[in-house]
Amino acid sequence: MVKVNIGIIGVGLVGSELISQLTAHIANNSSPKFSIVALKNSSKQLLSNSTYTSLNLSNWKTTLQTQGLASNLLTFVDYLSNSPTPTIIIDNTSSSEIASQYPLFIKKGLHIVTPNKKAFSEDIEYYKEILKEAEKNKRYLLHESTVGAGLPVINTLNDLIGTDDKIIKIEGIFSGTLSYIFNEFSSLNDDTKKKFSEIVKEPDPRDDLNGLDVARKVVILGRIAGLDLSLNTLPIENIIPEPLRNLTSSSEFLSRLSEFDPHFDNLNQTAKNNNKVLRYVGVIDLAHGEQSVKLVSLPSTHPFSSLKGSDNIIAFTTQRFPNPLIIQGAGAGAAVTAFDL
Ligand SMILES: NC(=O)C1=CN([C@@H]2O[C@H](COP(=O)(O)OP(=O)(O)OC[C@H]3O[C@@H](n4cnc5c(N)ncnc54)[C@H](OP(=O)(O)O)[C@@H]3O)[C@@H](O)[C@H]2O)C=CC1
Ligand SMILES: N[C@@H](CC=O)C(=O)O
Ligand code: NA
Repeated sequence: MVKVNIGIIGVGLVGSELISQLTAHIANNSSPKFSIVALKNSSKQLLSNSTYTSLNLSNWKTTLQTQGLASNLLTFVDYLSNSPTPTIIIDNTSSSEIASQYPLFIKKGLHIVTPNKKAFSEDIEYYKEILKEAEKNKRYLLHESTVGAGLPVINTLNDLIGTDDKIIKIEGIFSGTLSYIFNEFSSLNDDTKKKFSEIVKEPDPRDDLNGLDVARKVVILGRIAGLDLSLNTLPIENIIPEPLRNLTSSSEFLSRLSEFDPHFDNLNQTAKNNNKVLRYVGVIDLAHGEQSVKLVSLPSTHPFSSLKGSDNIIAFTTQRFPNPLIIQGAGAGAAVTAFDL
């Protein structure tokens, strides 16, 4: 069996978890399928030797810090590209700079796997170019965990399209963070009465609250479904109160959010009065050519209303599935993202 070599860029929450999962797989298998031969973050990198033996990862954080060389993407990529066996580069960053180098990675013979949404949701011409390069060079460019973390969202959509089903609508709760916030804040049978600002305790939830994270996921799915969607033209509801939008400090943002609790209480109460709950939803309506990313009120009987924790839910309405095919489960968090890389 040919062993696959892996180079990991980005060793934060998801990257660290990926290293744990892969090292456990390697330790538990007499003939493991993978070797991790290179690691890097934004300042340091570790490369294995010229025979591509697996790095010793027992104490990799300290090793990277103390023995790592200065980070250099070209050296990193060249090292991987000289590997005699198939090699995957896993981009666990949210960096546009790294995402802009995918054509280089592919030309150097590397396969790409990534949860980084940038390459798939920004410039459409660039997106088309990387798909073309991957196809031309017969390299994998896999990004299932860009939408719904490890939930099989992109694979399902590709499967439906690849078998000639007609996609009518894709709608969902695509942000684990916003799912958690509104599941806690807006429910018809809650007695907790927590304030919006008390629930929003993420280190920096602003890319979720401003709608951009959900918008990226909507663009990614829309493009796979054949639409030329762009973040610039998609209507995106930013639910960050206007006076807090330009704050640079995350802690100031979190501490001032309570000033706007009455605003969110009003929205919640209006929904409740109509037997509804608040949910932040992304919609790609292919039948009507409409897309939206916004806060909506949904009746208590709607499948999105009974979501728990930080689960995502994605409903595909298609010719074959007029009653939507629904995928639901944890859609954020390192463990449920890393396993699908
Ligand atoms: N966390 C989650 O639940 C989910 C995350 N994702 C996606 O996974 C990706 C990783 O997320 P997460 O692990 O939470 O992020 P973190 O911020 O925890 O980690 C990011 C890592 O990327 C490194 N990095 C950033 N820029 C560069 C660069 N230019 N060159 C090399 N390394 C770089 C950072 O290094 P340094 O520390 O040195 O800056 C760090 O190691 C993101 O794209 C995110 O959107 C997707 C689904 C769910
Ligand atoms: N911020 C995202 C995680 C990455 O996609 C979420 O909360 O779902
Ligand atoms: Na997914």
